[in-house]
Amino acid sequence: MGRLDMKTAFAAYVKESVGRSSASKVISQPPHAAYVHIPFCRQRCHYCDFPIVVTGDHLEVEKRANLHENYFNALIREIGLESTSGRPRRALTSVYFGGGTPSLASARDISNVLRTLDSVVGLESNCEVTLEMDPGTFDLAKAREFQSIGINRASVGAQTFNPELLKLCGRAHSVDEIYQAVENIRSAGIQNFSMDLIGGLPTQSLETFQGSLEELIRLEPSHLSVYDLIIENGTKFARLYSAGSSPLPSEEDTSEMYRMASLRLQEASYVHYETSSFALEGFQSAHNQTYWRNEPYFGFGLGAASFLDGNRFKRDGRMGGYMDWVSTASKYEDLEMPVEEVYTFQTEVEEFIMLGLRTAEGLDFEELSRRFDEDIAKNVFKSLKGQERHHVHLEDGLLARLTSPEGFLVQNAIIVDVLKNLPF
Ligand SMILES: C[S@+](CC[C@H](N)C(=O)[O-])C[C@H]1O[C@@H](n2cnc3c(N)ncnc32)[C@H](O)[C@@H]1O
Ligand SMILES: C[S@@+](CC[C@H](N)C(=O)[O-])C[C@H]1O[C@@H](n2cnc3c(N)ncnc32)[C@H](O)[C@@H]1O
Ligand code: SF4
Repeated sequence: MGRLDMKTAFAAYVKESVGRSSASKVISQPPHAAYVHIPFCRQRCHYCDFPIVVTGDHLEVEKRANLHENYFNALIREIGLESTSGRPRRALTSVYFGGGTPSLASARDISNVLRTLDSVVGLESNCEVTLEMDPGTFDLAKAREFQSIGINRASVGAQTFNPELLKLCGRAHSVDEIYQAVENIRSAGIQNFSMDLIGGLPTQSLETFQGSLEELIRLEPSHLSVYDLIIENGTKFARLYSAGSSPLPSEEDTSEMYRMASLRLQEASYVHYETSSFALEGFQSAHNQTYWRNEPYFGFGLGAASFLDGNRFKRDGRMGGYMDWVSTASKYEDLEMPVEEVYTFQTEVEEFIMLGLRTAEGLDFEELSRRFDEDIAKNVFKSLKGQERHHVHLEDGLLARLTSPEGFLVQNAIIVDVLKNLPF
């Protein structure tokens, strides 16, 4: 069984749903992270099922400008409504502009969002502010603008350095544009940047994957994410390929790509701090760690997920639905959150265990006991003790960690075994 996929890493927003969880003893702490979704893309990549709106060259400039204007107005309005929630405040330690393609937006629009967040919630002076910047969507001048409004971290979706594979994925940029993007980000003074790579793409061989990995290392990003391709329903890839068969690489080959990435990146001084994430020491992403530690966070915009006061909400992923939802509210209380699946005690416990075992920090038994139940913590410890020789490292009975890369590779099987033994 392979390791858990990219979306499980961000399980909180993947759950198509979300509801009220009163069962856990989560000590309510004010959120200190905010996710802001910017949904515009030039095209839809062939593997992607994220909530986006295609605003490519087929749209007149004026129409595109209108779409941006209306969307940012809604976003600012939604953030503004938060000021009427009466929630206790804590200054934000991270803001993440994800997408879609946030770098298609103007620095002025992004700056307005940041200023609104600052006045409604507050930004810590050393807040990590990430913007996803896709190759081919910005030049040096625009990168400088982003830097000047407070963007101090960039996330660049390279995916692969193989020109044929970029084309096959329906990416709108070339390999040269990846290098150009990195050069512009650096020259603009954004030294902290992350890059994404995907393994398991159709026709991808171990050699092509290794070639991309080496190119990535040469560019010396401070952070890296390596994902396994997921064939999502409704995508072009789902129509063309079926999981587990050619031209998709075999499971042995995708495991080998992951092993290769992990070993080679650790050799190049990156810390393997989460199943899919690697960072130079000190450059672990503050924002993503909020998710993995099961801490609360704000979410704003199309399809964005939030986790507030123990409640998880995922906003509408359709533009019309989202815009109506925001425009009809005049205070926070009017924002009715769609509840499709109730988050139960059981799902909370399972998520806590899954997220903990994804990280190098590990699963903390004391925290498990404090949040949920001592018997559950004992039960999980017992299951993991039984697997100690199989890539599970137990530290003084306090923490459980999976080894890298072998433990992460069999993570699914380990977690299934732990969940199976829970008394639910
Ligand atoms: C999985 S990638 C991670 C990017 C990068 N590798 C990193 O580690 O910083 C981030 C994407 O996840 C999605 N995402 C993250 N947080 C979200 C949230 N709270 N609600 C909805 N989508 C979210 C967005 O589509 C965003 O572009
Ligand atoms: C939602 S995208 C947004 C960032 C940006 N627009 C881009 O394409 O790079 C965030 C990351 O999710 C990953 N991703 C998206 N769909 C995926 C899939 N089906 N399988 C694996 N990774 C995927 C990609 O590595 C991508 O960089
Ligand atoms: S650019 Fe990113 S968000 Fe947009 S369609 Fe492609 S993968 Fe999805």
